[in-house]
Amino acid sequence: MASYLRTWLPTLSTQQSNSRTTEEEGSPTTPTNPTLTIEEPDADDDFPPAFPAIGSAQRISSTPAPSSTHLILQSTLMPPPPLPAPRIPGPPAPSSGSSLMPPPTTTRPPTQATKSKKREKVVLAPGHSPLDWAALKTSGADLRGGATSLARIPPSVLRTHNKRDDAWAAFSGKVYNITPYLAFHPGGEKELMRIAGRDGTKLFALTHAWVNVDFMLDACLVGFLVPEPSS
Ligand code: HEM
Repeated sequence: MASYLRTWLPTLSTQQSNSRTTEEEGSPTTPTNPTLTIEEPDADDDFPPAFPAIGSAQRISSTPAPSSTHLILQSTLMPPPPLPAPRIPGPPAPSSGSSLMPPPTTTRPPTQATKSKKREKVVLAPGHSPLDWAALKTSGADLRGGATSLARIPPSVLRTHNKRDDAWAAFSGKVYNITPYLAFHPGGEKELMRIAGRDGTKLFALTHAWVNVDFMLDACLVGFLVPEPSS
C-alpha cells in the first residue's frame, strides 16, 4: 500500500527518504527519480513521515514535551520548602498586618475626644422643600422685605436686622434678607439664625461650602456690606 502511494505521491517519497537520511546520518542513496524507487513492501518501511517535518520552523519553535525523567530531574534540583517557624505561645503581635485580630481601634470603646458632634435631622414643614423654595424665588413675590433698591450697608446697620421676622446676613460682601428662607433651610431655622445681623461667610463656608448661596438667595439681595463710615 505504501509503495503504491509512493508511486502517486513522488514528493512524499522524496521527503521520507530525505528525512531518513538526515536521521540516520547515512550517505544519500536515494535516486532523484522517485518513480524508479518502487520498493517492496517492508514491515520496517511502514513508518509515517516525521511531523512536524524535520527542520521545519514549527519543529524548531516548539519546545520538547517534558518527559517524566525531565520532571524528576527538575524536582531533584529544587530546594526544599522552608520549614515553618516554631509557634511560641504568648500574646499576639501588636497590630501586625498579617494578624487576624481586629485592630484595637474597633475593640476599644470610643473616647470623648473621638466622639463626633451629632447632627440633628431637620424635618422641614410641608411645602418647604428646596423645590418649593425654587418655585417661590421665581414667583415674583417680594423676598427683600420691602427694599426697592440695593443699599450700602455698614455692620452697624446689619446688626439691627437680627430678629426672626427681620433677619439679614452678609455673605462675601453681599447682604441678604434671610427671613423668607428660614423655614426652607435644610439645616433648620435655629442654625440659620446664628448669623442673623452679622457676616456669615466663615460659618457658611465651614458648614457647606458646596452650597451656592448667591444662586439660592439672589431674590433676597438687599445690598452690599461696606465699612463703617468714619465720624
Ligand atoms: C443663608 C445661607 C444658607 C443657605 C442658603 C443654606 C443652605 C443649605 C442647604 C441647601 C443645605 C442642604 C445641603 C446639602 O444637603 O448638601 C443646608 C444644610 C445645612 N445647613 Fe445651611 N444654609 C445657609 C446657612 C447656614 C448656616 C449659617 C448654618 C449654620 C451653621 C447652616 C447649617 C446647615 C446644616 C447643619 C445643614 C445640614 C442639614 C442636614 O444635614 O440635614 N446653614 N443648608
